[in-house]
Amino acid sequence: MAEYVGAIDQGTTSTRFMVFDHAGAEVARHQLEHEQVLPRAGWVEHNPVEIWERTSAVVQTALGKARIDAGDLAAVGITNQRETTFVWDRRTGRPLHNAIVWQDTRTDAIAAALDRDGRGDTIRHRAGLPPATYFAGGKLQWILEQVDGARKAAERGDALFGTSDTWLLWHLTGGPDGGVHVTDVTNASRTMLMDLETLDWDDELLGFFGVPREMLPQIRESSASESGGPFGVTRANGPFGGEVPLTGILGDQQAATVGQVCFAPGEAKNTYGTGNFMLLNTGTEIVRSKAGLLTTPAYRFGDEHCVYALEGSIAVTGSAVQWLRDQLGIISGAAESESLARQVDDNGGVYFVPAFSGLFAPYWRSDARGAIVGLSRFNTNAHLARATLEAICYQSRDVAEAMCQDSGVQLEVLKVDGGVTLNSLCMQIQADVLGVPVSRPVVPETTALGAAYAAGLSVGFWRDTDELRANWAEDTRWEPTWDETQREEGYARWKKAVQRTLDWVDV
Ligand SMILES: Nc1ncnc2c1ncn2[C@@H]1O[C@H](COP(=O)(O)OP(=O)(O)O)[C@@H](O)[C@H]1O
Ligand SMILES: O=P(O)(O)OC[C@H](O)CO
Repeated sequence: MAEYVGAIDQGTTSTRFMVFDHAGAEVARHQLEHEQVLPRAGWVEHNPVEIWERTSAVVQTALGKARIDAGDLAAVGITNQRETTFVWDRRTGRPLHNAIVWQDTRTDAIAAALDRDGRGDTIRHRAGLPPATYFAGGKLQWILEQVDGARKAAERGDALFGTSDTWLLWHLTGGPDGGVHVTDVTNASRTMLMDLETLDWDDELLGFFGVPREMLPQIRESSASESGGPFGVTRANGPFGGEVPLTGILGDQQAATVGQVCFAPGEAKNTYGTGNFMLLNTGTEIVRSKAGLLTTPAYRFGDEHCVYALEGSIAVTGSAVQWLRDQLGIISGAAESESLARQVDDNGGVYFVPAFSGLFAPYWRSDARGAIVGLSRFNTNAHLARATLEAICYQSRDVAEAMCQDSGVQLEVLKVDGGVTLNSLCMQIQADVLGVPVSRPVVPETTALGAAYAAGLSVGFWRDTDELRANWAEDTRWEPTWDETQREEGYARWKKAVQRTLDWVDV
């Protein structure tokens, strides 16, 4: 009997493979970064071949570290950066273009046009997304229009589209030699091409972007159903060196929601990485946001009804800390943001709104740009470091307020994960700014764990979600310390600072 489940986590900056046991504890991992290709201001690309090669390498190395082989794995799941758009030739496996990353803003004009001629409201209602450069549909349209021969190849069914889950699963199951072309509902929902109710590609939405259906993957559940069988089986001559059923696929933020066992309506998690992504489980009900959030599938396990979530996506949080390090050079490592910010008791009147690529949720303003306001001669690097951590927390409060408006849910506790949660001061500020406790689990790798859970549930490695719940345990909790006046005065100032960033760029 196989004792482990594996998970590939293909993220924005790196790819890792992790092995978990039945208790959800980590057995082994290996991780490799890949190049961020930045050909022009606002453009962000990844090399698909590099991502496939790095994935193969991390799988082989992690299996070696754990001294296990394919036969020890009951199943494998894939979780991935969402929206990042891959197009390749099914006959050769050759990419038609570099992958266009979720942060890339080259499709500004495509996104703006959608709202000028009324298509935007149809997308909002049917796909649950506000038209924005963030999502895959516009990126795919750009490739079809700009890459020689792409549209003809797509119409012939020779050019395939996918997010990185689909690209990797296709390779793992044989590539040009019979590779399986599938994705799951959570990834498909990030394209502006999927109908949230039917959970299928929608012809009218495909027409908006001129996308031929022939190039699209089959949309499957997130945890393979018994009737449908595994999404595919790893080929024996691939990185696993044997046949393992691939039975879980989840976009990374949905995977973290599963890894944090947010299975009941009203439960939420916030992941703090390059950006922040807060998801609130709304059960089987589709809640259409009036407050600037996304409506998205959270997961669909087997033949069960799809469970939905409201999502607040924030583009710049941990990457603002990287900016302090790489562009300003005021810290030498991300962790130093905490010691520097601790040199002062408060922000000294400084507010930093890191709207580097406009503002995502709940504002969706591509005309915004970053601003540091409230400066006086008194201020130092330490105030700026503190303001950066506060910005992470205030952006999350904006999203939490929108969630309350849309769902009526008042958070009782916020479950957190991701790189920034290593910053204890930032988590304390988060509890203060929200006025609710913040809780971090023992296993911080909730994204990979969620994908492992989806894969393991499918093959009976875990019986049900109750068994998964029992694996979750709190590591650290931060309790609010600010009084109501301090909290609301700080937040009012933040809202004022946000206003200063708007209407800066002529889109
Ligand atoms: N101690 C820290 N304080 C503040 N930010 C941190 C700290 N450690 C890491 N980070 C930030 O966390 C981010 C990386 O987190 P991670 O969860 O690995 O993100 P991703 O999955 O988006 O690559 C980076 O943007 C980094 O700046
Ligand atoms: O790879 P991450 O963790 O930066 O997550 C990226 C998100 O999926 C973008 O929507």
